[in-house]
Amino acid sequence: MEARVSQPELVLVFSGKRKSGKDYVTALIQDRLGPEVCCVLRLSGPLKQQYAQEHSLDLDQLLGPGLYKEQYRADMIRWGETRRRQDPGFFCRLATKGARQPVWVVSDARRLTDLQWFWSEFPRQTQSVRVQSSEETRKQRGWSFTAGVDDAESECGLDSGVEFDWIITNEAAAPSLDEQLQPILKLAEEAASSPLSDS
Ligand SMILES: Nc1ncnc2c1ncn2[C@@H]1O[C@H](COP(=O)(O)OP(=O)(O)O)[C@@H](O)[C@H]1O
Ligand SMILES: C[C@@](O)(CCOP(=O)(O)OP(=O)(O)O)CC(=O)O
Repeated sequence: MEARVSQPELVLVFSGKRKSGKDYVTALIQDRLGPEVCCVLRLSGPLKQQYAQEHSLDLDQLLGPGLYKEQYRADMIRWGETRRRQDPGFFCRLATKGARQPVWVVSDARRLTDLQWFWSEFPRQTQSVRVQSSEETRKQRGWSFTAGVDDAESECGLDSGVEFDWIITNEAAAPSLDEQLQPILKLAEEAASSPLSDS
């Protein structure tokens, strides 16, 4: 396998239910740290790219937040699971391939095997973060229960069995995201300014 030229200083691996706000929260982190320090990586990126290619679909629409991706979600999940069964690190490797920033924010871990890949590749750097929101809030953001999606491993694979390093509650009634993210941002700033590789 190709050797990695640069190692991240911190890898924040996010998970959470659909419409819990993973994209929103990870974008906020990147905004606070800046694109030179922090990149947002999506495991679903290379998955959608290959799925779109094999099925002659519109990749931009699959990457977007609209209904198009929802029409294909159940089939994409099945397709991705077949790939992951053959090689659990397949999408993790592709998603992280070109990343050069010191802080990596992975926005969409869904299965224990995703987290295990990061723990095993970057044991000192990896921290797990769960974003949670109530069903009511998620509904207000456009979520509705879909059988075959919301009851499948893609959505439930990390519901139990993991003690997350950080839990962010993304609700109007919770403390502000800036407040909740403060310790994580501090960690990221420290990691970026005093690389582990120097110690
Ligand atoms: N704290 C928030 N304030 C305002 N809008 C939010 C907040 N969190 C999420 N949203 C909005 O809710 C929708 C779903 O959030 P998103 O980050 O796409 O969820 P996920 O990536 O977990 O599916 C998006 O339109 C997003 O902009
Ligand atoms: C097939 C998927 O990768 C689709 C993921 O698409 P998004 O990451 O865009 O999903 P949400 O943010 O939850 O709306 C799911 C999987 O099981 O890998």
